[in-house]
Amino acid sequence: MTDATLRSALEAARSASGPEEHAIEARGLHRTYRGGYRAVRGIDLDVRHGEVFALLGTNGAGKTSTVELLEGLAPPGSGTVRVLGRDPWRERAAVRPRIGVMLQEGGFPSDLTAAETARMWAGCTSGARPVPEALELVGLGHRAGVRVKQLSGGERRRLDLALALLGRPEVLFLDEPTTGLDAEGRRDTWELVRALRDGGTTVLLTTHYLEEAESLADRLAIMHQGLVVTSGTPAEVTAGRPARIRFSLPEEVAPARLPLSLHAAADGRHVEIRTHRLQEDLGALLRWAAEAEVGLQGLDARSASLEEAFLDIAGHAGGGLPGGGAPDLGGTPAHGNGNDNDRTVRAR
Ligand SMILES: Nc1ncnc2c1ncn2[C@@H]1O[C@H](COP(=O)(O)OP(=O)(O)OP(=O)(O)O)[C@@H](O)[C@H]1O
Repeated sequence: MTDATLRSALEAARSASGPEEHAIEARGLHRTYRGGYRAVRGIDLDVRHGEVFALLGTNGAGKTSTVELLEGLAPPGSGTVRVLGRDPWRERAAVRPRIGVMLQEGGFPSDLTAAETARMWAGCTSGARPVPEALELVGLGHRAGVRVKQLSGGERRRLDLALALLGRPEVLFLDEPTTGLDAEGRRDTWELVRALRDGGTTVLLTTHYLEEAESLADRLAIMHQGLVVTSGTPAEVTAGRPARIRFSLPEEVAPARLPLSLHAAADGRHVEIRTHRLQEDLGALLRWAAEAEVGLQGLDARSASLEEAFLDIAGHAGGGLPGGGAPDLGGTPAHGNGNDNDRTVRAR
């Protein structure tokens, strides 16, 4: 058999084997907590090898409950999970050495130093990176000798990440990795995640920072009330959604004076226009403001973003936000309908 024949036979076998096609596959996942709360209500997910996949959602949407099933920390009530082709709950011994897990809360012994904590962890990890290398990767090299209880919240998150990286994982699970980090720490973590991805690591992360998902994720899914409401690349998820124009009117100018073409039905000084015709509507607004000699305070116009998509979904996908209260989202449908005339104006 030639090399080429062997390679194509291997590729055929690999693609026929299904589960190995994706680093993570979930089908029909359900999770119900004691007491009967259904946190995960039938989720399908595919995460490709070597991509960064972000799981987004409102508070209590079920992100952590889902990720714990993918990590093999709990069995699903029903449905199947495959990580690197194996069941992470039933075949834990085979899967665990190949994955890295950064939980939302680390819970380290507070009297150990960062280096001692990492050494303890490395002792349970086969083929672990050297501890100084892991600490250096997350920017904690200079804090190696500091006790955990003296680390800042952000530094503890970095230590969590260092531990997740110790085993050189093929698949890395990061549950809100940048919560509590300052802007610089967040950027550093993004750089690290990109570098890991470029090195072939598959990364699944949860985040509340839409900018983080927009900047990092190759693909993403947005969860709400235990379900995946939408998924795709950031561009696919934002496609067809309206752009947004925001400004405040001076007190003496009523919103009713706005041009009729902008459907100016809002009251209050703060106005938001959502439109599929950003250039035309912005032009009409600016012409009107110039002619009427009205200053538009805090004028801000932007194309559809993940934030728009997220807010639409959170507000329209079957009710309000658990524990949070639904934001006022105006009349835009959850999924953009591509209708150029679909515009709404509302007061903030
Ligand atoms: N051990 C538990 N017992 C009962 N209910 C739970 C338990 N853990 C989580 N829940 C509930 O399940 C729902 C989903 O929680 P989960 O932590 O998965 O959401 P999340 O999307 O990660 O939220 P957040 O963004 O706030 O971290 C919530 O309503 C939560 O209160």
